[in-house]
Amino acid sequence: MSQVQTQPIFLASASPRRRELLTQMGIVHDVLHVPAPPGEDEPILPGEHPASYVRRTARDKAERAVAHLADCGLPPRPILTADTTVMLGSQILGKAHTDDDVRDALRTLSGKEHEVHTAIVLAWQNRLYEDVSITSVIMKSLDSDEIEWYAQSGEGIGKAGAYGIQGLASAFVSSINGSYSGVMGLPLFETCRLLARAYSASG
Ligand SMILES: Cc1cn([C@H]2C[C@H](O)[C@@H](COP(=O)(O)OP(=O)(O)OP(=O)(O)O)O2)c(=O)[nH]c1=O
Repeated sequence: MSQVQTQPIFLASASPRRRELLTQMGIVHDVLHVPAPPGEDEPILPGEHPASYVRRTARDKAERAVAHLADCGLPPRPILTADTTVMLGSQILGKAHTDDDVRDALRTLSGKEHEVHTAIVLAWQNRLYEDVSITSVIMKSLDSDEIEWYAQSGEGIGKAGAYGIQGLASAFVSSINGSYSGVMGLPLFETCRLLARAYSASG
């Protein structure tokens, strides 16, 4: 990445996976901590299509991060945000907050193919550069012991769709078609392409 990166970027994310993935690609960055907005976490708007939801949420995060940077009086830098959403047909499976959420989500995903959408946004010089990675994931049929074992591991909490492909749930995923890093939360190919696009547009 160093061939296109001209300055450290800000990653406006609380996700440790996103930090790890950026570091893995050698993208020099600092984490920007943006206070969460009041109210429900990442609400779905009435009638909003799942594929639009993930883009809008990533864009909202970017807009809040830009405003926060300005409020802090820090000099501008490119800011990267992302949102990962698991979709089963037209149903959005949100983040799991409790062990019961994990059990419910795994029962829903068991034996089926679903999609993981990760939208990324780079805010730079009054523009938002955007992309989305879509990956199909097939999960094997899970029995109640497997669901219980996973729920009790605690790994599904805080994750879209209530599982992390990078951990114990790798034993449940029989195949993916798309981007592994996208499922984890930050599609690396698309992120590098977005940075290159933003830098070339800004000269
Ligand atoms: C499907 C899947 C999701 N996830 C995670 C990635 C994201 O962190 C999380 C989805 O929540 P997001 O709302 O995308 O991100 P976040 O709230 O964790 O972080 P922030 O908004 O501050 O950037 O689910 C995995 O780690 N592995 C997986 O296999």
